[in-house]
Amino acid sequence: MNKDSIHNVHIVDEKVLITPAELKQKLPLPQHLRQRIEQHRQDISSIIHKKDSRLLVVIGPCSIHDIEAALDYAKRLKALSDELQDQLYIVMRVYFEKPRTTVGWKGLINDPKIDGSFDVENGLHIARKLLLALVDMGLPLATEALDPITPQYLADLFSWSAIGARTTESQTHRELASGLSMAVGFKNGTDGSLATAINAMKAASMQHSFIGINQKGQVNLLHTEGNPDGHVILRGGKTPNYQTEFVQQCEQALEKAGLETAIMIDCSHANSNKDYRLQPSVAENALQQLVNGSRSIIGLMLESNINAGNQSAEQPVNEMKYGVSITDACIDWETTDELLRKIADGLKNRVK
Ligand SMILES: O=C[C@H](O)[C@H](O)COP(=O)(O)O
Ligand SMILES: C=C(OP(=O)(O)O)C(=O)O
Repeated sequence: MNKDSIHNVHIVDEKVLITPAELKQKLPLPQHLRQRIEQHRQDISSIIHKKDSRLLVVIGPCSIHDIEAALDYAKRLKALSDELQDQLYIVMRVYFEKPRTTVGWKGLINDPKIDGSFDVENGLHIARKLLLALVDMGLPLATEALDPITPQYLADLFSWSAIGARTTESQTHRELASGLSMAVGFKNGTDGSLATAINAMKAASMQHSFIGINQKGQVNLLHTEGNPDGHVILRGGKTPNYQTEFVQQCEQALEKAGLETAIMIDCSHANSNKDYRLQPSVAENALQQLVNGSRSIIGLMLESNINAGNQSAEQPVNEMKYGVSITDACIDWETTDELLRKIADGLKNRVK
Protein backbone atom coordinates (compact mmCIF):
# COMPACT_ATOMS: atom_id res chain seq x y z
CA MET A 1 0.00 0.00 0.00
CA ASN A 2 1.24 3.43 -0.97
CA LYS A 3 1.17 5.49 2.23
CA ASP A 4 2.76 8.92 2.55
CA SER A 5 1.89 12.39 3.79
CA ILE A 6 -1.05 12.80 1.36
CA HIS A 7 -2.06 9.24 0.47
CA ASN A 8 -3.86 6.79 2.74
CA VAL A 9 -3.14 9.00 5.72
CA HIS A 10 -5.81 7.27 7.79
CA ILE A 11 -5.67 3.84 6.13
CA VAL A 12 -3.82 1.27 8.18
CA ASP A 13 -3.95 -1.74 5.88
CA GLU A 14 -5.59 -3.09 2.71
CA LYS A 15 -6.15 -6.54 1.25
CA VAL A 16 -7.34 -7.80 -2.13
CA LEU A 17 -10.50 -9.92 -1.80
CA ILE A 18 -11.94 -12.76 -3.85
CA THR A 19 -14.01 -11.42 -6.77
CA PRO A 20 -17.78 -12.00 -7.01
CA ALA A 21 -17.22 -14.31 -10.02
CA GLU A 22 -14.66 -16.38 -8.12
CA LEU A 23 -16.94 -16.77 -5.11
CA LYS A 24 -19.84 -17.80 -7.37
CA GLN A 25 -17.61 -20.32 -9.12
CA LYS A 26 -16.82 -21.89 -5.74
CA LEU A 27 -20.40 -21.72 -4.51
CA PRO A 28 -22.62 -21.72 -7.61
CA LEU A 29 -26.39 -21.36 -7.75
CA PRO A 30 -27.84 -24.54 -9.27
CA GLN A 31 -30.32 -24.11 -12.13
CA HIS A 32 -33.35 -25.45 -10.21
CA LEU A 33 -32.74 -22.98 -7.38
CA ARG A 34 -32.38 -20.14 -9.85
CA GLN A 35 -35.90 -20.85 -11.12
CA ARG A 36 -37.15 -20.90 -7.53
CA ILE A 37 -35.67 -17.44 -6.86
CA GLU A 38 -37.21 -16.09 -10.06
CA GLN A 39 -40.57 -17.37 -8.84
CA HIS A 40 -40.13 -15.90 -5.34
CA ARG A 41 -39.28 -12.49 -6.78
CA GLN A 42 -42.30 -12.61 -9.08
CA ASP A 43 -44.59 -13.62 -6.21
CA ILE A 44 -43.40 -10.68 -4.11
CA SER A 45 -43.83 -8.27 -7.01
CA SER A 46 -47.40 -9.56 -7.46
CA ILE A 47 -48.18 -8.86 -3.80
CA ILE A 48 -46.77 -5.32 -4.05
CA HIS A 49 -48.87 -4.62 -7.13
CA LYS A 50 -51.99 -6.18 -5.55
CA LYS A 51 -52.26 -9.07 -7.99
CA ASP A 52 -51.83 -11.52 -5.10
CA SER A 53 -53.80 -10.77 -1.93
CA ARG A 54 -51.57 -12.68 0.46
CA LEU A 55 -49.77 -10.76 3.17
CA LEU A 56 -46.01 -10.53 2.75
CA VAL A 57 -44.31 -11.32 6.07
CA VAL A 58 -40.59 -10.57 6.33
CA ILE A 59 -39.57 -12.31 9.52
CA GLY A 60 -36.48 -13.69 11.21
CA PRO A 61 -33.51 -12.75 13.35
CA CYS A 62 -32.36 -9.15 13.58
CA SER A 63 -29.00 -10.47 12.37
CA ILE A 64 -27.43 -13.84 11.61
CA HIS A 65 -24.42 -14.73 13.76
CA ASP A 66 -24.74 -18.51 14.26
CA ILE A 67 -25.19 -20.73 11.19
CA GLU A 68 -26.57 -23.70 13.10
CA ALA A 69 -29.22 -21.55 14.79
CA ALA A 70 -30.11 -19.90 11.46
CA LEU A 71 -30.73 -23.32 9.87
CA ASP A 72 -32.71 -24.46 12.91
CA TYR A 73 -34.86 -21.31 12.72
CA ALA A 74 -35.33 -21.69 8.96
CA LYS A 75 -36.51 -25.28 9.32
CA ARG A 76 -39.23 -24.18 11.74
CA LEU A 77 -40.19 -21.20 9.58
CA LYS A 78 -40.43 -23.28 6.41
CA ALA A 79 -42.80 -25.78 8.04
CA LEU A 80 -45.01 -22.96 9.36
CA SER A 81 -44.88 -21.12 6.05
CA ASP A 82 -46.14 -24.24 4.23
CA GLU A 83 -49.07 -24.45 6.62
CA LEU A 84 -50.06 -20.79 6.30
CA GLN A 85 -49.28 -20.26 2.62
CA ASP A 86 -52.88 -19.51 1.59
CA GLN A 87 -52.87 -16.32 3.68
CA LEU A 88 -49.21 -15.45 4.26
CA TYR A 89 -46.19 -15.19 1.97
CA ILE A 90 -43.37 -15.70 4.44
CA VAL A 91 -39.86 -14.45 3.65
CA MET A 92 -36.99 -15.09 6.07
CA ARG A 93 -34.85 -12.18 7.26
CA VAL A 94 -31.24 -13.14 6.60
CA TYR A 95 -29.46 -9.95 7.62
CA PHE A 96 -25.68 -10.06 7.32
CA GLU A 97 -24.93 -6.33 7.50
CA LYS A 98 -25.97 -4.11 10.40
CA PRO A 99 -26.00 -0.29 10.25
CA ARG A 100 -24.98 1.03 13.66
CA THR A 101 -26.16 4.18 15.40
CA THR A 102 -22.56 4.76 16.48
CA VAL A 103 -20.41 1.62 16.58
CA GLY A 104 -20.84 -2.09 17.30
CA TRP A 105 -20.64 -5.47 15.57
CA LYS A 106 -21.45 -4.79 11.90
CA GLY A 107 -22.61 -8.26 10.98
CA LEU A 108 -21.43 -11.66 9.85
CA ILE A 109 -19.79 -10.54 6.61
CA ASN A 110 -17.74 -7.84 8.31
CA ASP A 111 -16.68 -9.89 11.32
CA PRO A 112 -17.82 -13.53 11.14
CA LYS A 113 -15.93 -14.62 14.25
CA ILE A 114 -17.35 -11.69 16.29
CA ASP A 115 -13.91 -11.06 17.73
CA GLY A 116 -12.60 -8.09 15.79
CA SER A 117 -10.63 -10.24 13.32
CA PHE A 118 -12.72 -8.87 10.38
CA ASP A 119 -12.22 -11.88 8.12
CA VAL A 120 -14.48 -10.49 5.39
CA GLU A 121 -13.39 -13.07 2.81
CA ASN A 122 -14.52 -15.84 5.14
CA GLY A 123 -17.69 -13.87 5.94
CA LEU A 124 -18.62 -13.77 2.26
CA HIS A 125 -18.08 -17.55 1.94
CA ILE A 126 -20.11 -18.36 5.05
CA ALA A 127 -22.91 -16.02 3.98
CA ARG A 128 -23.17 -17.46 0.46
CA LYS A 129 -23.07 -21.04 1.72
CA LEU A 130 -25.86 -20.37 4.20
CA LEU A 131 -28.00 -18.59 1.60
CA LEU A 132 -27.66 -21.55 -0.77
CA ALA A 133 -28.78 -23.93 1.98
CA LEU A 134 -31.76 -21.72 2.85
CA VAL A 135 -32.88 -21.34 -0.76
CA ASP A 136 -32.58 -25.10 -1.10
CA MET A 137 -34.99 -25.44 1.84
CA GLY A 138 -37.49 -23.46 -0.22
CA LEU A 139 -37.60 -20.18 1.68
CA PRO A 140 -37.61 -16.79 -0.05
CA LEU A 141 -34.90 -14.64 1.56
CA ALA A 142 -34.69 -10.99 2.64
CA THR A 143 -31.83 -8.73 3.61
CA GLU A 144 -30.82 -5.12 4.13
CA ALA A 145 -28.77 -3.77 1.23
CA LEU A 146 -26.23 -1.74 3.14
CA ASP A 147 -22.81 -2.11 1.54
CA PRO A 148 -22.99 -1.12 -2.16
CA ILE A 149 -20.45 -3.79 -3.19
CA THR A 150 -21.64 -7.00 -1.47
CA PRO A 151 -24.76 -7.42 -3.66
CA GLN A 152 -22.44 -8.49 -6.48
CA TYR A 153 -21.46 -11.47 -4.30
CA LEU A 154 -24.83 -12.43 -2.84
CA ALA A 155 -27.83 -10.62 -4.36
CA ASP A 156 -28.65 -13.49 -6.74
CA LEU A 157 -29.83 -15.45 -3.69
CA PHE A 158 -32.20 -12.85 -2.23
CA SER A 159 -35.79 -12.19 -3.24
CA TRP A 160 -36.42 -9.00 -1.25
CA SER A 161 -34.27 -6.18 0.13
CA ALA A 162 -34.68 -3.25 2.46
CA ILE A 163 -32.93 0.07 2.44
CA GLY A 164 -32.62 0.91 6.13
CA ALA A 165 -33.73 3.98 8.05
CA ARG A 166 -30.16 5.24 8.31
CA THR A 167 -29.52 5.07 4.55
CA THR A 168 -32.88 5.77 2.85
CA GLU A 169 -31.81 9.36 2.26
CA SER A 170 -28.47 8.34 0.76
CA GLN A 171 -28.07 8.74 -2.99
CA THR A 172 -25.74 5.75 -3.13
CA HIS A 173 -28.46 3.52 -1.68
CA ARG A 174 -31.17 4.89 -3.95
CA GLU A 175 -28.91 4.20 -6.94
CA LEU A 176 -28.19 0.72 -5.63
CA ALA A 177 -31.93 0.04 -5.19
CA SER A 178 -32.61 1.22 -8.74
CA GLY A 179 -30.47 -1.63 -10.01
CA LEU A 180 -31.36 -4.47 -7.62
CA SER A 181 -33.11 -7.39 -9.33
CA MET A 182 -35.75 -7.73 -6.62
CA ALA A 183 -38.37 -5.74 -4.73
CA VAL A 184 -36.98 -3.11 -2.35
CA GLY A 185 -38.66 -1.65 0.73
CA PHE A 186 -37.60 1.81 1.91
CA LYS A 187 -37.77 2.50 5.63
CA ASN A 188 -38.87 5.92 6.82
CA GLY A 189 -36.03 7.91 8.39
CA THR A 190 -34.97 7.34 12.01
CA ASP A 191 -36.61 10.70 12.83
CA GLY A 192 -39.89 9.35 11.43
CA SER A 193 -39.66 11.27 8.14
CA LEU A 194 -42.02 9.74 5.62
CA ALA A 195 -40.84 12.02 2.81
CA THR A 196 -37.40 10.40 3.00
CA ALA A 197 -38.87 6.98 2.12
CA ILE A 198 -41.21 8.32 -0.55
CA ASN A 199 -38.43 10.33 -2.20
CA ALA A 200 -36.23 7.22 -2.09
CA MET A 201 -38.92 5.07 -3.68
CA LYS A 202 -39.42 7.66 -6.42
CA ALA A 203 -35.68 8.10 -7.03
CA ALA A 204 -35.06 4.34 -7.14
CA SER A 205 -37.85 3.85 -9.67
CA MET A 206 -35.87 5.99 -12.13
CA GLN A 207 -32.76 5.50 -14.25
CA HIS A 208 -29.33 6.14 -12.73
CA SER A 209 -25.70 6.04 -13.80
CA PHE A 210 -23.08 5.48 -11.12
CA ILE A 211 -19.84 3.76 -10.29
CA GLY A 212 -19.85 0.19 -9.05
CA ILE A 213 -18.03 -3.08 -9.61
CA ASN A 214 -18.71 -5.95 -11.98
CA GLN A 215 -18.44 -9.70 -11.41
CA LYS A 216 -14.71 -9.60 -12.16
CA GLY A 217 -14.27 -6.98 -9.44
CA GLN A 218 -13.43 -4.26 -11.96
CA VAL A 219 -14.60 -0.71 -11.38
CA ASN A 220 -17.53 -0.11 -13.71
CA LEU A 221 -19.92 2.58 -14.83
CA LEU A 222 -23.38 1.12 -14.28
CA HIS A 223 -26.57 2.35 -15.96
CA THR A 224 -29.80 1.19 -14.30
CA GLU A 225 -33.36 1.27 -15.60
CA GLY A 226 -35.07 1.81 -12.23
CA ASN A 227 -36.80 -0.56 -9.83
CA PRO A 228 -40.56 -0.93 -10.36
CA ASP A 229 -41.10 -2.89 -7.14
CA GLY A 230 -40.43 -0.25 -4.46
CA HIS A 231 -42.61 0.17 -1.37
CA VAL A 232 -42.49 2.04 1.94
CA ILE A 233 -41.75 0.45 5.30
CA LEU A 234 -43.21 2.31 8.28
CA ARG A 235 -40.81 1.63 11.19
CA GLY A 236 -41.67 4.52 13.50
CA GLY A 237 -39.46 7.48 14.38
CA LYS A 238 -39.64 9.53 17.54
CA THR A 239 -43.00 7.81 18.06
CA PRO A 240 -44.64 4.81 16.36
CA ASN A 241 -46.31 5.24 12.95
CA TYR A 242 -48.14 1.94 12.36
CA GLN A 243 -51.58 3.26 13.32
CA THR A 244 -54.38 3.89 10.78
CA GLU A 245 -53.85 7.67 10.61
CA PHE A 246 -50.18 7.26 9.62
CA VAL A 247 -50.92 4.47 7.16
CA GLN A 248 -53.57 6.65 5.52
CA GLN A 249 -51.19 9.63 5.46
CA CYS A 250 -48.59 7.45 3.76
CA GLU A 251 -51.15 6.10 1.30
CA GLN A 252 -52.16 9.65 0.32
CA ALA A 253 -48.55 10.77 -0.04
CA LEU A 254 -47.78 7.78 -2.28
CA GLU A 255 -50.84 8.49 -4.42
CA LYS A 256 -49.83 12.13 -4.73
CA ALA A 257 -46.34 11.10 -5.84
CA GLY A 258 -47.84 8.77 -8.46
CA LEU A 259 -46.38 5.70 -6.74
CA GLU A 260 -47.86 2.30 -5.89
CA THR A 261 -49.71 2.52 -2.55
CA ALA A 262 -47.73 -0.36 -1.06
CA ILE A 263 -46.86 -0.16 2.64
CA MET A 264 -45.14 -2.64 4.92
CA ILE A 265 -45.51 -2.24 8.67
CA ASP A 266 -42.32 -2.92 10.63
CA CYS A 267 -43.59 -4.22 13.98
CA SER A 268 -40.15 -3.79 15.55
CA HIS A 269 -37.72 -0.85 15.87
CA ALA A 270 -39.38 2.44 16.79
CA ASN A 271 -42.85 0.95 16.21
CA SER A 272 -42.33 -1.23 19.27
CA ASN A 273 -40.29 1.39 21.12
CA LYS A 274 -37.53 -1.24 20.75
CA ASP A 275 -39.39 -3.47 23.22
CA TYR A 276 -39.67 -6.82 21.44
CA ARG A 277 -42.64 -7.80 23.64
CA LEU A 278 -44.71 -5.09 21.90
CA GLN A 279 -44.23 -6.52 18.39
CA PRO A 280 -47.32 -8.79 18.56
CA SER A 281 -49.61 -5.89 19.48
CA VAL A 282 -48.30 -3.84 16.52
CA ALA A 283 -48.91 -6.83 14.21
CA GLU A 284 -52.41 -7.27 15.62
CA ASN A 285 -53.18 -3.59 15.02
CA ALA A 286 -52.06 -3.97 11.39
CA LEU A 287 -54.18 -7.12 11.11
CA GLN A 288 -57.20 -5.17 12.32
CA GLN A 289 -56.54 -2.50 9.67
CA LEU A 290 -56.42 -5.25 7.04
CA VAL A 291 -59.61 -6.87 8.33
CA ASN A 292 -61.25 -3.44 8.19
CA GLY A 293 -60.39 -3.20 4.52
CA SER A 294 -56.96 -1.53 4.21
CA ARG A 295 -55.61 -2.22 0.73
CA SER A 296 -52.32 -0.39 1.11
CA ILE A 297 -50.79 -2.62 3.79
CA ILE A 298 -49.03 -5.30 1.76
CA GLY A 299 -46.72 -6.68 4.41
CA LEU A 300 -45.37 -6.94 7.93
CA MET A 301 -41.83 -7.12 9.24
CA LEU A 302 -41.03 -8.89 12.51
CA GLU A 303 -37.78 -9.57 14.36
CA SER A 304 -37.98 -13.13 15.63
CA ASN A 305 -35.52 -15.77 16.78
CA ILE A 306 -35.51 -19.15 18.49
CA ASN A 307 -35.26 -17.60 21.94
CA ALA A 308 -36.49 -14.23 23.17
CA GLY A 309 -34.63 -11.00 23.84
CA ASN A 310 -31.01 -10.26 23.04
CA GLN A 311 -27.53 -10.60 24.51
CA SER A 312 -24.27 -8.72 24.23
CA ALA A 313 -22.11 -9.27 21.16
CA GLU A 314 -19.14 -8.42 23.34
CA GLN A 315 -18.67 -11.77 25.06
CA PRO A 316 -16.83 -14.93 24.01
CA VAL A 317 -18.82 -16.73 21.30
CA ASN A 318 -18.76 -19.98 23.29
CA GLU A 319 -20.52 -18.23 26.15
CA MET A 320 -23.38 -16.91 23.98
CA LYS A 321 -26.86 -18.32 24.55
CA TYR A 322 -28.19 -20.41 21.67
CA GLY A 323 -30.72 -18.79 19.34
CA VAL A 324 -30.63 -15.37 21.03
CA SER A 325 -30.00 -12.21 19.02
CA ILE A 326 -26.74 -10.29 19.48
CA THR A 327 -28.26 -7.15 17.94
CA ASP A 328 -31.93 -6.09 18.45
CA ALA A 329 -34.14 -8.11 20.77
CA CYS A 330 -36.50 -10.59 19.09
CA ILE A 331 -39.69 -12.48 19.95
CA ASP A 332 -39.14 -16.21 20.52
CA TRP A 333 -40.27 -19.10 18.33
CA GLU A 334 -43.35 -19.95 20.40
CA THR A 335 -44.60 -16.35 20.19
CA THR A 336 -43.78 -16.28 16.46
CA ASP A 337 -45.70 -19.47 15.77
CA GLU A 338 -48.75 -18.31 17.74
CA LEU A 339 -48.71 -14.81 16.20
CA LEU A 340 -48.38 -15.93 12.58
CA ARG A 341 -51.20 -18.45 13.01
CA LYS A 342 -53.37 -15.73 14.54
CA ILE A 343 -52.63 -13.34 11.66
CA ALA A 344 -53.33 -16.00 9.02
CA ASP A 345 -56.54 -16.92 10.76
CA GLY A 346 -57.60 -13.28 11.12
CA LEU A 347 -57.02 -12.63 7.42
CA LYS A 348 -59.73 -15.14 6.58
CA ASN A 349 -62.21 -12.49 7.87
CA ARG A 350 -60.79 -9.78 5.63
CA VAL A 351 -63.35 -7.65 3.78
CA LYS A 352 -62.84 -8.56 0.11
O1 LIG B 1 -31.95 -3.38 13.56
C1 LIG B 1 -30.89 -3.19 14.10
C2 LIG B 1 -30.54 -1.99 14.84
O2 LIG B 1 -31.68 -1.30 15.24
C3 LIG B 1 -29.66 -1.10 14.03
O3 LIG B 1 -28.70 -1.87 13.42
C4 LIG B 1 -29.04 -0.05 14.93
O4 LIG B 1 -28.48 -0.64 16.00
P1 LIG B 1 -27.72 0.16 17.16
O5 LIG B 1 -28.55 1.36 17.49
O6 LIG B 1 -27.68 -0.84 18.27
O7 LIG B 1 -26.38 0.51 16.65
C1 LIG C 1 -31.67 -1.90 10.96
C2 LIG C 1 -32.92 -2.24 10.75
O1 LIG C 1 -33.97 -1.41 10.74
P1 LIG C 1 -34.00 0.19 10.67
O2 LIG C 1 -33.24 0.55 9.45
O3 LIG C 1 -35.46 0.46 10.59
O4 LIG C 1 -33.38 0.68 11.93
C3 LIG C 1 -33.32 -3.65 10.55
O5 LIG C 1 -34.45 -3.90 10.08
O6 LIG C 1 -32.51 -4.50 10.87
